[in-house]
Amino acid sequence: MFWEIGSRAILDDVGVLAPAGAVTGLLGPNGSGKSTLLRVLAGVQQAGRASSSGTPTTTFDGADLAALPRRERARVLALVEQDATTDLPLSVLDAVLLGRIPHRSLLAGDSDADRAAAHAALDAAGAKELADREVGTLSGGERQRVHMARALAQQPRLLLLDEPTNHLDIAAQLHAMRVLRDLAADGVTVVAALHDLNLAASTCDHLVLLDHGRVVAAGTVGEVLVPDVLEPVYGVRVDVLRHPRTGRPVLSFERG
Ligand SMILES: Nc1ncnc2c1ncn2[C@@H]1O[C@H](COP(=O)(O)OP(=O)(O)OP(=O)(O)O)[C@@H](O)[C@H]1O
Repeated sequence: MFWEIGSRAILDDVGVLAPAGAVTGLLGPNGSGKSTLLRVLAGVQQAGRASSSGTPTTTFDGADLAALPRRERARVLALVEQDATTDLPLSVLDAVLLGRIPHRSLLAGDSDADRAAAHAALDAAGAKELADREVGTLSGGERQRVHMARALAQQPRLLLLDEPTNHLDIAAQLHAMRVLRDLAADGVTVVAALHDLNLAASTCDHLVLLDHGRVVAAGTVGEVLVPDVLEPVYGVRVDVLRHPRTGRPVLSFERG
């Protein structure tokens, strides 16, 4: 995938393979292109265009996502954006019910099944008690849970998330990552941009590391989260320990 804003290449020949039924972590320093990639994949990137070097190809289950009508695409994929805000005076339940729109006929209102799906999504996202609140009055972490609930209510087969643990306390972070793992176990393809490399180490099956709009590494946690790969990209010193129970890497960082 190639994407440019003005004359600058933001994504330069980025190819990402996200295995079905797995959690893929999208890593990279600030400005490396993670949000742009997710937004181009979701078909919502406004700034910039596919550069003349090539058109973005976003194939999912054999279908070209970019070619799908918007409504049909929304039945396949959901995007949880970073710090998404709304000025609309919406209740949390109504905000989550927006996720049901792609699944019902255009003129129909919310059905009992839609309401049940929205409540189940709120429950799964740890936001059950927020259902009657107004979205604009929520804290950052509460709002993040509601965005997750809206995406869950959409029941996508491809779930894209930009920093889904932003604003969340540690228990809520672990809960959110557990939700992603459960979705993957149900066959959903999950791609999450993450800054916390230890969260990626403990949760992801597959990692893609971006730097300056290019993929510099892709593979398993054991292949990507190693000093030789991370140190030149982040400019810090990395030590890799082993988690005593899971055997997964635990990373420690020092200024380079
Ligand atoms: N509308 C825009 N106009 C100009 N440059 C932009 C625009 N949107 C993004 N960029 C630039 O594109 C590059 C990639 O941005 P992007 O938001 O995709 O990075 P990111 O990896 O998600 O960063 P972060 O970790 O800081 O959220 C950055 O250098 C950014 O400044």
